Amino acid sequence: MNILAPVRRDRVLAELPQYLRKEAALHVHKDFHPRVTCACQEHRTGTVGFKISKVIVVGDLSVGKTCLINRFCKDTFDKNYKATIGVDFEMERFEVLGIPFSLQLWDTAGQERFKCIASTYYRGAQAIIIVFNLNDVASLEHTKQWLADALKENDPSSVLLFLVGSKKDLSTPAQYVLMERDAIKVAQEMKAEYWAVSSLTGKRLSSFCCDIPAYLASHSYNSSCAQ
Ligand SMILES: Nc1nc2c(ncn2[C@@H]2O[C@H](COP(=O)(O)OP(=O)(O)OP(=O)(O)O)[C@@H](O)[C@H]2O)c(=O)[nH]1
Ligand SMILES: [Mg+2]
Repeated sequence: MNILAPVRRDRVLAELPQYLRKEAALHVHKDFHPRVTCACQEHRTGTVGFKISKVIVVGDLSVGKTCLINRFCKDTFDKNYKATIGVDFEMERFEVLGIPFSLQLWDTAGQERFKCIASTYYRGAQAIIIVFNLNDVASLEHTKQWLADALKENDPSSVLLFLVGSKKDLSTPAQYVLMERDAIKVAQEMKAEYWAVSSLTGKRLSSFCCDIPAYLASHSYNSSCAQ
């Protein structure tokens, strides 16, 4: 007996969401590889790797990691800052090309004093989201250290990276243009996909968050179908 509720309509993905910037995108094709589509239509996806992916969210304190997850998973926003102590965890279900696909989202603490608890949860991630505040250049500079720490516990050759600028609602267009130029440079160095979002308005959050399972699924389907 299936006791799970159906997947929410906006979590049903039939194609890859569009990237934000082509210069800092992990994939530039609009659709899944034809071999993948074919395998899914013929229900030959049994050998495809993971259908649950672990995603860790790291970055400086107060950059907005928790708000980002709360906006996406619960459609809520809290303007009061409550530091994450250690880690929090959310599970989000999707359907990618008709195949159930779940994300485990691990929200980690940015405060230095909680970092050693949080880092014990880094291991085994299929994707790392490194968050910085679009209005705080230091938080962008620190993303390299966050990534280095997260990669110590993961396989750098297989983990997918997303560099996410938060609090876009607080930047003027002129400030944003300058920050985006630097952020794209950092994303290219890291080989990460770049996104800019606002958890207050929710703008682009859904596209970004749906991009993660879509890309993880296409990545794992593509490699397994190619064998
Ligand atoms: N204006 C605006 N404020 C935001 C946004 N996202 C987060 N904030 C605010 O920024 C503060 C910190 O947000 P959190 O999500 O708790 O930050 P965090 O990165 O989880 O912090 P730690 O758990 O300490 O690592 C809160 O006061 C939020 O309301 C946003 O998109 N726009
Ligand atoms: Mg937090």
